[in-house]
Amino acid sequence: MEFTKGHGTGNDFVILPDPDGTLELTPDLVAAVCDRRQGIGGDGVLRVVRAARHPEGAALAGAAEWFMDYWNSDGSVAEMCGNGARVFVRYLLEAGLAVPSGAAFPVATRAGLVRARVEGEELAVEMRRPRLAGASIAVLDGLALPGTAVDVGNPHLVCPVPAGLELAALDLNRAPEIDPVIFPTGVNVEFITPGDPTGGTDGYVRMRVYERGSAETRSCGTGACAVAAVVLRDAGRDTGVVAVDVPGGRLVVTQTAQACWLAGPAVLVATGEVAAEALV
Ligand SMILES: N[C@@H](CCC[C@H](N)C(=O)O)C(=O)O
Repeated sequence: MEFTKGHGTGNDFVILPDPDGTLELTPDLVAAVCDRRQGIGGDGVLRVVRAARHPEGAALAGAAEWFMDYWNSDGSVAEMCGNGARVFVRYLLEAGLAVPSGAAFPVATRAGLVRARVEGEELAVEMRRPRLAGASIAVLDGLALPGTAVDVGNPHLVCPVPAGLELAALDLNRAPEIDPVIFPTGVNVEFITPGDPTGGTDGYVRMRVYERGSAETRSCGTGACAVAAVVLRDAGRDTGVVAVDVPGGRLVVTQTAQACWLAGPAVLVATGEVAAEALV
């Protein structure tokens, strides 16, 4: 099985090229591939498959050639992955499966079409505008943190950390408790504090995330979009640019009246072959 390893601000993925959709990808195989000691290691798997050759991509095959089949490291699938989409596009470009041009090009995902654009060294994807939902709470080590539920195609809960509590002090070795009635399929939880104003954006924030299906990761693209939507709302704005600093680097989110652009580095670091039998 051929693979490429890549990351976007430290959110790392094992990319499995499977243009014709012949690979038998199972939750066990994904979990074994993502195992950091006995596998390749990653926060998730990105299977690169022609939209026409995947049951969940076929409906979009007229609009996009490639379908991002995203899996979390525990073997569950998710609707959307923002950093994954950026790394997926980097792979398409470097593998010659897509041709760079000035125009944004479409990629099919479970959450619908996204469009990608190369911006110098960085890659940006346009996703749907986050939808702010109601209030909820995450409980971490007995501490209840109120937050805002946000739908970015996948579910998020954005929780500001109270003044006086350091973001770095949060223990994210265990999953925060969440409300299973509001989030019946689980939720990605973002913890935020005000960030460093280094210029050029309307909002600055620092974020750590506990991802559904992948535990704490060094970055989450859809999480950054959810956070930006909350930061802009709290500033009384509907659109704007927000810099989101994560443990793995900086993402910049631009929320427009219709959409949300997520920009940042997307890097491929290795390529190789692995025997599936050796993993499971
Ligand atoms: N890291 C991703 C989000 C991946 C999916 C998430 N864990 C879920 O289950 O919804 C991103 O960059 O958006």
